[in-house]
Amino acid sequence: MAQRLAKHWCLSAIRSPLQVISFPALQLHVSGTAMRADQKDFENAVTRVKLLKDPGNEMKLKLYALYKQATEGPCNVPKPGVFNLINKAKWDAWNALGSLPKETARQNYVDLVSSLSSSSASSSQVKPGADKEQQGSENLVVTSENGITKIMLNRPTKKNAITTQMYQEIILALKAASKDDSTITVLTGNGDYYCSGNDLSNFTDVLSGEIEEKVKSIAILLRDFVDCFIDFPKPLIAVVNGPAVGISVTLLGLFDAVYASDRATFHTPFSQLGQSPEGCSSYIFPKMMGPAKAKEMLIFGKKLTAGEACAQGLVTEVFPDSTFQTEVWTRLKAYSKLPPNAMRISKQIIRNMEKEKLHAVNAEEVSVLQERWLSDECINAVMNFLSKRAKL
Ligand SMILES: CCCCCC/C=C/C(=O)SCCNC(=O)CCNC(=O)[C@H](O)C(C)(C)COP(=O)(O)OP(=O)(O)OC[C@H]1O[C@@H](n2cnc3c(N)ncnc32)[C@H](O)[C@@H]1OP(=O)(O)O
Repeated sequence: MAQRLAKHWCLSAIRSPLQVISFPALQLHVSGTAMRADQKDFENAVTRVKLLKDPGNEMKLKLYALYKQATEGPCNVPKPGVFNLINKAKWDAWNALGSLPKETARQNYVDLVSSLSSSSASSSQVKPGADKEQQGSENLVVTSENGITKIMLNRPTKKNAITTQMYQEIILALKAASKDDSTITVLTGNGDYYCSGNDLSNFTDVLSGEIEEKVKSIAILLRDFVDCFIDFPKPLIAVVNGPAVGISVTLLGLFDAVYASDRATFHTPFSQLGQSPEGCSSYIFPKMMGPAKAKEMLIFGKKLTAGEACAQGLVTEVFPDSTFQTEVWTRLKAYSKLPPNAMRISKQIIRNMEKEKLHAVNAEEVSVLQERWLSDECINAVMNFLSKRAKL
């Protein structure tokens, strides 16, 4: 568990004195409605910064100083002693901002995080208009060829469980795909699983302290993630190469076509995990399959075969596993040659009728989940999985 925690630079193990620079909590107390938009941008930036790769000590100090200036104003604490290297470096950085107004510091912080996010994205994401394979990050491979952008979950040894870093990368990949030259976008998995859902070790931070802040940052990430699927403007197709669990199932209701291998299963064990549905499934599933079948999945965690999921309207078509890849990609290549604007507009007409509702459902589901994640039921289920690697 310690190793997993160390992956995030904001919590990284101490290797040199400056590496213990950590970032202040998400405890922001700006009042007044006029400041709301800025405040939200700032809060989002504070969340996003925790998901970035280590930007180096110099940049961490800049971020630290801007954060302190934005939340507390000019440096107002005594200078640490000369041997207190870390705190002195932090104090120097904050003090150097002089009387910079809080609002300017807040804006500079947001701009700096944006520039760091886009530079880390540009090193791992497909470039708009690319017409050949591009390397994504280790766990998410993004390629664009012949009018199809393929986003592949690539963590087969962990059944493609989605880490917080991967949520962030998928958001960036979808944003890039919405602007690139491709006609359609595909999400799929590498290995025997499509995806085992949320990586349950995403919650180790929650178990390790600073609970409320961690839960809040996970909630913002989840909401942004699902919003991206709601707003995605081009045809989005899921190529479900194997079993799907949790969020990878609920999101399917937001895709335009779902092709599944007959090896695939569809499982949403939310109650078993002390959690509740997300991905707009609490709204889409009952509409799609009727309340009785939706509740069997979302409340009781009934696992569906690919055939059953197809009968319920969650899957568009099922293919024998032996011919799955060939048949599906032949079909997708044909679809990618259809007039792109016509496809976008048709999708828009269908989605626009529900878009506002879907965003509201997403917000509500995330707010309920935020409470669930703090419940004993959820904490015990996650601890149980992480300690015993219990199977559901
Ligand atoms: C921004 C955050 C938003 C949160 C949104 C809310 C999302 C909710 C969900 O998605 S809920 C669903 C969560 N997923 C699960 O509960 C699945 C848990 N995994 C399992 O039950 C099983 O691993 C399995 C049925 C998927 C596969 O079983 P099996 O074929 O026997 O393989 P292993 O169990 O040996 O798995 C291999 C390896 O992968 C690790 N792993 C699999 N799934 C996850 C996961 N979801 N999170 C973390 N790790 C996972 C597993 O522990 C093994 O690791 P190891 O080899 O032991 O190191």
